[in-house]
Amino acid sequence: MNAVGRHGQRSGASGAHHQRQYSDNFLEVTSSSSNGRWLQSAGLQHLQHSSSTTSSQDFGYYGGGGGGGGQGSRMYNSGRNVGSQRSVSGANDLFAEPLTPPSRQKKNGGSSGGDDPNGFSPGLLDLHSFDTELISEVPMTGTYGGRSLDDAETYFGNNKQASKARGVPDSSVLKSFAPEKEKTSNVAKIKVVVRKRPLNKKELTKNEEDIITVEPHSNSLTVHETKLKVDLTEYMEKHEFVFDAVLNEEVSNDEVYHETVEPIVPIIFQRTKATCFAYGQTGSGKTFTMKPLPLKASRDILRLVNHTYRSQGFQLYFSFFEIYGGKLFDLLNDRKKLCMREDGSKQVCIVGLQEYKVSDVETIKELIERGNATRSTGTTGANEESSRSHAILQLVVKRSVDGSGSKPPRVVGKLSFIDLAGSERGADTTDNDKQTRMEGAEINKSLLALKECIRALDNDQGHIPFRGSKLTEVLRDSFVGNSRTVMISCISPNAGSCEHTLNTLRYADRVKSLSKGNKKDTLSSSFNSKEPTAVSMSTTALPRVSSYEDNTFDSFPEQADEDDYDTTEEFYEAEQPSWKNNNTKAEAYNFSNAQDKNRRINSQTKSKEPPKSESRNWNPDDELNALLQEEEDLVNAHRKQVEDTMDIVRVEMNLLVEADEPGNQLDDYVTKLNTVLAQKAAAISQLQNRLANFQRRLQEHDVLFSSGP
Ligand SMILES: Nc1ncnc2c1ncn2[C@@H]1O[C@H](COP(=O)(O)OP(=O)(O)OP(=O)(O)O)[C@@H](O)[C@H]1O
Repeated sequence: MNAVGRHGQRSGASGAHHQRQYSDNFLEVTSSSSNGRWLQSAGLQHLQHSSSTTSSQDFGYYGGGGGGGGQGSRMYNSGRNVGSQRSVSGANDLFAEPLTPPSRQKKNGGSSGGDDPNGFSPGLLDLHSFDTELISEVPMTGTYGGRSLDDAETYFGNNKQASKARGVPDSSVLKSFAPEKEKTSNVAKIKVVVRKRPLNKKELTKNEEDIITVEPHSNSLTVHETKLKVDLTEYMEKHEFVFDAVLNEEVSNDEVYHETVEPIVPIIFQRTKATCFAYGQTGSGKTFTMKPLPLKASRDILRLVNHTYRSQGFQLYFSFFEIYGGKLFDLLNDRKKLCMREDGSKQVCIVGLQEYKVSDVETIKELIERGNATRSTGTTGANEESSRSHAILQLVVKRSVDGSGSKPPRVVGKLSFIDLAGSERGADTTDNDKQTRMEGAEINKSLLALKECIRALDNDQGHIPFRGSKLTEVLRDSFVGNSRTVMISCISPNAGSCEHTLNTLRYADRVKSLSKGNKKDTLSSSFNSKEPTAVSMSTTALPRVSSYEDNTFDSFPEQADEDDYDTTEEFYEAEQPSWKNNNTKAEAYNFSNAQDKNRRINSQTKSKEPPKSESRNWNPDDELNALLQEEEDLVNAHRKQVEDTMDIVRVEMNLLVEADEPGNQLDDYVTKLNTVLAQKAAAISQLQNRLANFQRRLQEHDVLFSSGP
């Protein structure tokens, strides 16, 4: 199977983002009126003093190497195209210099926005009380009219063309000029995109195979995993996945932007908080993918501020911080340690975070470079400059309510970009280095928690388990209300990364397929759950297909595997409210492939079910099948619970051991674990009751069946 690239599409897209400069080049550190309120409530009044502006130091070229395109790829079974391959190491060596502290310190003023009459103070990002106080929806003045529209069309015209060429629907910025409701509803609440990077120099030198084939037109990809039978003959197992978009190694960063963030930009002005994050193993291209996005988004946001919404009081604010080892550091203020505080009403604020008011792209570029240069990086086997932290860059659109600047502007919407630490670090807890193990445990915890938050978000669950990690706590306000999430899963193409790649794809699949909003999209779930299929390496042998055949899924499209999963979850939700409500961590640690297995089991069962139309006539087999199904659901749910518990215990224990926490924290952990165990015991006893019930019904069924006609 050959990958189908997005050939000939890059030029259009890449021309779409003309950089516009704005003359009013200024930058300002904000302080909102809520600062004082928050500082007081947090007992940190003393922090309300000086702040700094950015230095104008030139940090060199920004952009992470531009497009990922232009590289020939060696696809599985497609021969090698080494000649057209170029080095892929260009993007990461841009920010070798350590951060130079801001060259100028301002004690006062400089604020043109009048955000704080008292002058600068350390910015205080109140994520919940202040920031989430969204102003009323923005009236669309002059929509489609005059210069604004012309500008927009000129600006986005190329993208539109590129979209058409690629068969991508016009869902992006132009579409955003449609009426408001349409605008927000057209953008999926969760979008999962996969990006495959090209083989790098090292992999090419080692003659590694490219084991990923991409079919962008069907948004699918296949991982070809080589396995060994017991008799040591090789065979190929194929794992197929479908996502919202699948981008191969030839897709440029412009196209990635077009596919992911661009459609979200306009709805930021419509009281939306959006999050875009990259997930994947170390060296898979997360930073390469994420780095250019904020700048591109900023350009588009500023264009809307300065043109479409000209003179309507909108302002753009910028902040950049990282979460490392469960702690927060300001990347634009000498890695100053930040505190996250929660007030009595459980609202979160980041004390000391500097927020910069920005009005031109150059300044944003400089800030991004500064922040990136300050990030915690290290060397891993797969990446010489590996991100060891989660970096969070936030673009916040605010608006002066009265236009006079006398009142602090209020938040309209927010776009957060998260460059997550490499995902396999989470599994790397056997590493000898204590620091690495600490990182691993923390990363593991936050990735699990993030997934659960997204899932809860898309299911419109009242309860979002944001307390599962620092990352999700910080992003809490992005998970509530009118929110959008884009996940970009980055994968490495080489055979040596197969296991990590499969883990990434399963994580992505889980994020996507667990959502209730996707029930219509069941093809994706069921298709994904078809994996793996095994094919003998021998060309003469017939492919060995797994026991559940493709057409069994097609026969029952309305009965997605996911429905089963959700049902079992609801069952537990109903029977164990305390599990769901009182112990959010319990929700956060579903990090296993159990669901994949479960789905397959369920699928096999479903394939035995008769079509619904035939089931009107009573048939003892129907009842037996239903009972068996119920039994399987229970077992699956039980298995999931066990896996969850094991994950929690493992992660908590890792943290406990590594953190060497003082006794009170230890007690906390033990209490939590005891709670989990108690809930587990309750779950088991409920399960036993259900099983007893099942056995009774089975006996009744036997009696009925044996006495039947
Ligand atoms: N699509 C791509 N096209 C070209 N080069 C790429 C692509 N993706 C990644 N690379 C290159 O691969 C290397 C590793 O990428 P990157 O640093 O983005 O990985 P990462 O996933 O962020 O790793 P870590 O988690 O360790 O930080 C870099 O040299 C980068 O330039």
